[in-house]
Amino acid sequence: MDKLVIAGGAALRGQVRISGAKNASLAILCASAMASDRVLLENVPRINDVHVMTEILRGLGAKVSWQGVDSLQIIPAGHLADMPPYELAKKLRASNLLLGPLVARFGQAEVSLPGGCNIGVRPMDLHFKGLIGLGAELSLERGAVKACARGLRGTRVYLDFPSVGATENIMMAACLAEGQTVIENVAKEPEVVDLANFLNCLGAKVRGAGTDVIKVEGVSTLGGCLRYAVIPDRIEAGTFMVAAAATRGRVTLENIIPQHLEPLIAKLREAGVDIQEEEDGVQICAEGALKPIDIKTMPYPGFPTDMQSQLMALLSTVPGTSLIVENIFENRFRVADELKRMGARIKVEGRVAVIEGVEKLHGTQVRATDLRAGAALVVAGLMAEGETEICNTSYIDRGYHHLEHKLRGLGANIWRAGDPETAAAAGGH
Ligand SMILES: CC(=O)N[C@H]1[C@@H](OP(=O)(O)OP(=O)(O)OC[C@H]2O[C@@H](n3ccc(=O)[nH]c3=O)[C@H](O)[C@@H]2O)O[C@H](CO)[C@@H](O)[C@@H]1O
Ligand SMILES: C=C(OP(=O)(O)O)C(=O)O
Repeated sequence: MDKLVIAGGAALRGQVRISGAKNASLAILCASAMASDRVLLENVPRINDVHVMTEILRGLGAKVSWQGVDSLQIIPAGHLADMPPYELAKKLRASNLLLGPLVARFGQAEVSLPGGCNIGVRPMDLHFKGLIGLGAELSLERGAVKACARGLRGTRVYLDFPSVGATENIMMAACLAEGQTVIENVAKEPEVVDLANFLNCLGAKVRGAGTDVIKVEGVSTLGGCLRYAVIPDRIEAGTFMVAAAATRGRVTLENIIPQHLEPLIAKLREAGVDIQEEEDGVQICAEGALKPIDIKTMPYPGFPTDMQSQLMALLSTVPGTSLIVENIFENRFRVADELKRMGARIKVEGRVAVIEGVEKLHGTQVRATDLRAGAALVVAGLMAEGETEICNTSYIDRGYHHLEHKLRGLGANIWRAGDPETAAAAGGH
């Protein structure tokens, strides 16, 4: 059932609850490998990436169990039972975030060079620079990074680019290093701040997360955490906002932090979408005509690369010329070819895409080439005339919990091919 089918044309209406953030949950799960006592995480999304990460943690020797709908208990192992196997590590990018925690806590780590979505080259040189600075010895053997250290020591690291993963890996390792570590030009994404808050809940001393400089005072051990709630997923929320705008609908999102969505909210308002912010929700209304806009992806608080493809789908039916510049991942325009199969007029040249809005997209068979490309095709399918069949949906399942159920709750006609129950519920074949 690796196929989603959408009968397009229904305007989305109603309320939807947003799940916990994929990228915060994955980093926090890696950090829990450094805890020495029980950890209880709340608001964790039951998505495939989280399932893979919990399998990896079990392989390392931890006991991991779901407690209710979205709470996850982790009882960490006192010693390292095994290294993350390639078969699991290759399934998700965030497995590389175990390198720092494992070498800091156990003095050794071996992590396969990660897989995940094919959205760019994605080197790890900045992660390595930081870990070497902390005193780890690294070597590359048969597609895996090996790290060993006899005690890490605080250091000063300057990141040439504010990489989310490098900031997280170095920040985690520094928690158990001797003395102070100063990391400059760090990523300021909300998920980095969430990870720092979780580390502090374990007893770490991290300051400055959310600014350009993070300072970590090393401690000798990290304890457990009685209860920590992961932040809401700003990219899932953004995807629903764009889907609401694309279908010219009216939707209320619950369980979000509007401040994390400011770059997207600003751009959607510029396009003519009416957005009302509340304390932990937003209302989106896009019943009028929309205007073309220009977008440049940037590190937070710039426009997120993880929302770029969904915006491209939306803009493909907005009259006039829109421009997108992708500054983070060079392969994130592959979705343009799929959107063109649906009738979109998009010209890609290097890191720039020029979109001429067409009146309508037409449903056809398309293929998700990565997670957010898959989400973009769902947005396109929702507004297209006729039926859209999206294959390779395992990409979508990496990062969206119950996407089709949530969309059906808003009135969309979407179902899994070959699943009679959901097809009937959606009024499909
Ligand atoms: C699991 C997770 O949290 N994934 C997110 C994380 O990915 P990830 O942490 O992989 O993204 P980074 O912020 O590290 O990458 C940003 C840019 O830095 C470059 N780079 C990165 C590391 C390095 O050592 N050297 C280097 O050159 C990358 O090639 C890329 O061009 O942040 C991205 C940027 O917001 C998001 O799209 C991903 O959803
Ligand atoms: C690129 C993404 O994820 P990952 O870094 O896990 O591949 C994403 O969430 O859009």
